[in-house]
Amino acid sequence: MLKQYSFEKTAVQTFDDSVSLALKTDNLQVFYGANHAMHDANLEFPKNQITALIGASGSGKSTYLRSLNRMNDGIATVTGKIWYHGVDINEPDVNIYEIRRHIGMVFQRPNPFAKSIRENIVYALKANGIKGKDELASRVEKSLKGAALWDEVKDNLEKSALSLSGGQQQRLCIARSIAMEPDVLLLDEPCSALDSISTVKVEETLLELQKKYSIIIVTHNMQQASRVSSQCAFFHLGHVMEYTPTATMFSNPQIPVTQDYIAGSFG
Ligand SMILES: Nc1ncnc2c1ncn2[C@@H]1O[C@H](COP(=O)(O)OP(=O)(O)OP(=O)(O)O)[C@@H](O)[C@H]1O
Repeated sequence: MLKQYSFEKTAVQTFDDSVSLALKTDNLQVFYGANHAMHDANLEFPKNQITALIGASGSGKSTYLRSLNRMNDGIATVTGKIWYHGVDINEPDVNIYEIRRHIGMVFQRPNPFAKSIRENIVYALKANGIKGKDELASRVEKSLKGAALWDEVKDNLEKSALSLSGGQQQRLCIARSIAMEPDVLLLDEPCSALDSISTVKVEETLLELQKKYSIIIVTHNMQQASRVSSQCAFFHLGHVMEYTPTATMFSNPQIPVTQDYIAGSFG
């Protein structure tokens, strides 16, 4: 029988004014029709750090993540506020394409275009009016270096992206995202389709990227959360139950539901 936990007693950290925030949500709620999938999520994400969202399947992690750059528009009703540089980007008149240039996303399965490695990167740049040959070449090199893929592909940028390994494809997708020079990178279980060696590569890449970007990652893998993140939010049945420094989450979880999850008693 499923154990019942109280949604009243949560442990949610807030940061003091000295911490610069990349994003913050106030009372974020998500409804898929009658399904109230996310309840009152109040979270703050510090700049240039990695924050992990963890929890059992169906707990609302992806729903929450996708709301942050308005990927749920047309799919779900999202209420509450999403603060980005002092602007509530959940307002209807916000330009969502502009938002997605600043808040990029990498999905669970690597999804490069069936084009060359170079074209994968320059496609969105050209669509956004960046046309100079030198500028494009420099952005290709910079983003592939940022995603730790440059050395593996620099001699054959015209090769099809689909001929790369899964791990290389995922790093190409990260490169494609950072080519637009976003501030925030959202990653939805980016390693779930990868083997352990590719996973290590992607994790090393993220640890390097946090110097420049603020990163929010959904992961099922608790070891991954503990390896890469500075703070960790635990989701349960559409509620944020606990949000603490990652070391605290794994060594001294504050409330019973998190203690049971970390101990592997459910999920
Ligand atoms: N596109 C959708 N349409 C309708 N309901 C959805 C949709 N996406 C998610 N849901 C529902 O929202 C709830 C939360 O799902 P979500 O995918 O956010 O959880 P999750 O924690 O990310 O799970 P997982 O780890 O399995 O990806 C579930 O009840 C799910 O069925």
